[in-house]
Amino acid sequence: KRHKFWETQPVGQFKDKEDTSLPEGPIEPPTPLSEVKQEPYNLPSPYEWTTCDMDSEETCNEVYVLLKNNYVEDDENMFRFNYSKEFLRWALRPPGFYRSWHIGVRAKASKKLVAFITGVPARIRVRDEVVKMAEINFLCVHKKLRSKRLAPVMIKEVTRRVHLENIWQAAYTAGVVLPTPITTCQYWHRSLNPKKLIDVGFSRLGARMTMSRTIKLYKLPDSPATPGFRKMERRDVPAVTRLLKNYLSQFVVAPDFDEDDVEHWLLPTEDVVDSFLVESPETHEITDFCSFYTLPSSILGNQTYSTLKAAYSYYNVATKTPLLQLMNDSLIVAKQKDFDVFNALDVMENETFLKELKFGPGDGQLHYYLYNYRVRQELKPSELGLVLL
Ligand SMILES: CCCCCCCCCCCCCC(=O)CSCCNC(=O)CCNC(=O)[C@H](O)C(C)(C)COP(=O)(O)OP(=O)(O)OC[C@H]1O[C@@H](n2cnc3c(N)ncnc32)[C@H](O)[C@@H]1OP(=O)(O)O
Ligand SMILES: CCOC(=O)c1cnc2ccc(OC)cc2c1SCCC#N
Repeated sequence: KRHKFWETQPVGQFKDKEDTSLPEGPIEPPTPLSEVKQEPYNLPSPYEWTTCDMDSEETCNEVYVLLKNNYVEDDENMFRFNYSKEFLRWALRPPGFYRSWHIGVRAKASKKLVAFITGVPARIRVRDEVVKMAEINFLCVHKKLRSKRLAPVMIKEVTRRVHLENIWQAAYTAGVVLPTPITTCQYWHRSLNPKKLIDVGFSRLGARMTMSRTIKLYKLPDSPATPGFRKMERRDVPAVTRLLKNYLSQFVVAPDFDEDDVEHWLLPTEDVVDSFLVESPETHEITDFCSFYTLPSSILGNQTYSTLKAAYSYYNVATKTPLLQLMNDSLIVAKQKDFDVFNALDVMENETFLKELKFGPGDGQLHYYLYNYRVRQELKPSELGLVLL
């Protein structure tokens, strides 16, 4: 397959896949800032660049509506991600964020927002190197403007603006195969509301299974089992940071979180991110942590339901409580919060609990990529300690 754009980019190329002599690390050196293109890339004449200020209710709503109607759908067009406005504000305003990296394209005549791409700064460790990167996300072109090679222009423009901040690497995921994944992960799904998942056509009644038998199969206790299991609070940030940094150090690729990052990414935010920890009733030591984020999806073409309430496993650390028990408590609180499904990737140590907790494998794959950074050989999902939104 010809990748006319991606073959021009500093990313691992398919032709170099077997060449293990190529060194790990940056593919191209930084450009002197004076040599970075100062002006935006040219768009087709009916369109213009715009910077989307997510603090503006109006602009945030335009972004929300564009994504709600034009962002990622599954292969069977059963679902389309429906990121909420508060989720988008959370995802796009971490410590040190740049408004200039929240890039939109408007039609000059109507001023309608027709495309979007974002970056947020992150410190990502690759083996022993902590690299300042941009996490690229929410690339979206309106359905009516597809296949016009707009995406490469969006990507080059966000790259240019990231370069202007003296950052030369990026991390991103996609459901499509591009040059060249550093690893490929599998989605897994744990039914919490099996009747709804069967009614929408995602799940099917198992052979020799009745609906009531199926509901019983996925039934969960009314409350968590672990003594000392409670919601995370601001006072827990230092302890959770220590726990998480230590835990993530075992993975080949992982975020290098400090307390400010943990406060932003993991402090509970209603309808956005939920996090819990285990505080030992005896010693008051914080020994375990679990979290999931809220990402609803529109259900396409169903008369009864319009929205799927989905929880996505985020970062989990088990040092005293068995991970299996901790994640079962996560499922229990997700069910209490009326989620329909709990999703997880086979990253980190997730594969140790997925089958036992009745997750089923999805048919979608998620490919992870680094821009301008070669990794010696493809990673196993269990070597990855990074969850992108
Ligand atoms: C140092 C800083 C560096 C920062 C930048 C780092 C890199 C960041 C990279 C971005 C990371 C985003 C991560 C992210 O947001 C999470 S992945 C979600 C991407 N968004 C969607 O799937 C939403 C629905 N689809 C669309 O809106 C359009 O189909 C899009 C806009 C996806 C493509 O629009 P289109 O109208 O369908 O297509 P053309 O404009 O005609 O362009 C065709 C070219 O685009 C390549 N393409 C297609 N999908 C892609 C994808 N998901 N990543 C990268 N490239 C993608 C494709 O291979 C081809 O290039 P090739 O000819 O070489 O094969
Ligand atoms: C019921 C299980 O499937 C999903 O939760 C779901 C929901 N919405 C989507 C929207 C776009 C989409 O495009 C790939 C997939 C989904 C999926 S499956 C992959 C995500 C996970 N887990």
